[in-house]
Amino acid sequence: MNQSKEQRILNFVLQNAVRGDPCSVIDAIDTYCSQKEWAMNVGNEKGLILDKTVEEINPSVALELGTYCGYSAVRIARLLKAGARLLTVEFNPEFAAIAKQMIEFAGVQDKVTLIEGPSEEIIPQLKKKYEVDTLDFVFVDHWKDRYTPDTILLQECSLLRKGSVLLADNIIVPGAPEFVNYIRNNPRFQCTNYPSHLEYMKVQDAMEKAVFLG
Ligand SMILES: Nc1ncnc2c1ncn2CCCCCNC(=O)c1cc(-c2ccc(F)cc2)cc(O)c1O
Ligand SMILES: [Mg+2]
Repeated sequence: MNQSKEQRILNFVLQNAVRGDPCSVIDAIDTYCSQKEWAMNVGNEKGLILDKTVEEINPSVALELGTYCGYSAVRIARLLKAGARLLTVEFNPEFAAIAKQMIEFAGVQDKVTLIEGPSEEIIPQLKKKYEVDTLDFVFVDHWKDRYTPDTILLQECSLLRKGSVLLADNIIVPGAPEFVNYIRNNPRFQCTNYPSHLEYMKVQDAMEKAVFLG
């Protein structure tokens, strides 16, 4: 049975990156996806915006919606302090299987909990099943029409506290217009837009940061 693109990305990492070195894993994925096959990793340009946001917050508990191959999970986890943790949620079992191997190869598995399932099912379980009190940081990068309902769900589940930061990918491409309208007109969020480019392309994209005001 011929391999998936995600399997080819993982194989390239296993053959070209250094086990236990998250930066080499990130670089290998970016090399493969810019030279061989495009894939929907956040990429290095938007990845630097992600890095700066994570470093600024220095989260103890972070959530990622939409793991894909694990590129941004490795990116985030490599910056977490001792004892801090990332919970990452992936709907697609094939993607989750690739991401698990990617996270382990990068050596960040002790900081990352990969949860397989739809976000709308997992978010209500975070407090009781995953022992989360509140989230310091959320990277939103899953189905674009889930950005708004899941932001509402996070609030309904009391998972956000004053100062919790959401960072959403793909504000322009594929786009999340309903989310942009919701979050920028919601007095409980302070928003900042970060213009950038679609991963591995010269196409305009952007990220949106939204600080929950409590
Ligand atoms: N836990 C959960 N709950 C619900 N859905 C869940 C989920 N976990 C995963 N998914 C399912 C989402 C899977 C992918 C989401 N990301 C995207 O769809 C995405 C698409 C592009 C793109 C841009 C231009 C193009 F021409 C084509 C594609 C770029 C990106 O950076 C993207 O993040
Ligand atoms: Mg994305």
